[in-house]
Amino acid sequence: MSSVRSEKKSISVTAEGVGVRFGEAQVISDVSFSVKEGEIFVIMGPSGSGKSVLLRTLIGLLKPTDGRVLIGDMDASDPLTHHKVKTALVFQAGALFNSMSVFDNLAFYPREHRLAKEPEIREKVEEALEMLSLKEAADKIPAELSGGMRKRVAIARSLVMEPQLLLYDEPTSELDPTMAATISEVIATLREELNVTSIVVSHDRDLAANISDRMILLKNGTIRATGTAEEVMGTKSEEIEEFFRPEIDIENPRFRRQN
Ligand SMILES: Nc1ncnc2c1ncn2[C@@H]1O[C@H](COP(=O)(O)OP(=O)(O)OP(=O)(O)O)[C@@H](O)[C@H]1O
Repeated sequence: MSSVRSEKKSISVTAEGVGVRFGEAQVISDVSFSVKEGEIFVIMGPSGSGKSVLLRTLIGLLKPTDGRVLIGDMDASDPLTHHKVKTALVFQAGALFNSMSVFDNLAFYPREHRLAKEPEIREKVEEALEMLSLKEAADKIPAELSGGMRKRVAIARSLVMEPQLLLYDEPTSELDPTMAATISEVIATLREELNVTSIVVSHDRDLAANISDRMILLKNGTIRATGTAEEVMGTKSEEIEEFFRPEIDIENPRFRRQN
């Protein structure tokens, strides 16, 4: 096991005509894009638009029914790819063990999989804690921490895997605006320091505007806009304007309308 900061080659991700169907339900249709090495790529879209399904397809947990996903030049759904490329997914809820200290949460995976000897694991965990300013939290259990700190612990735990590709599922959900901004800063800093390719599924407009290199907007499983955040958010289209700046109409509320 090397250092968390060691020079690693980051990797590109390419979706080529990706479609995902569950039975009769076509959830993703003809999605194509490429994420360059070391880029921050944001996937936005309303609830139910297929963001989580797309994320699971990108990381190879789901095999597309049409098209393909390449990580570098390897097929994402080929199990061999995941032996060659280190990918990590930061889950929405963090999925931390509350019975263990923060330190042991970070050390859990490399210990379980005997990836290194204990002193080496401890060194790497300490390095990840330091990168995310979590040293004081090392002996606490996750339940003692704020939501923002728990998200940072979940990210730190992914860093221990030395990922070349880091995927975040709603990293700023359920956080107040300041904590959400902190997490955006963490994602941008890690990209700067580790050059890790980062794909972020998010509803957070500020995150996309401030840290993405490029983004897509999904709706009903298809890409409705693609480009820089400025380009996407400035797209002249009723549905895109409605997504980014929904008007609150108490005379004619949405929940009483058809959609
Ligand atoms: N395993 C599955 N089998 C059948 N349908 C599924 C499955 N997983 C997801 N879906 C459907 O796919 C659609 C997209 O779901 P997905 O969770 O990707 O949306 P999302 O954009 O991530 O939503 P949210 O922002 O609310 O998390 C939904 O209609 C969902 O019901």
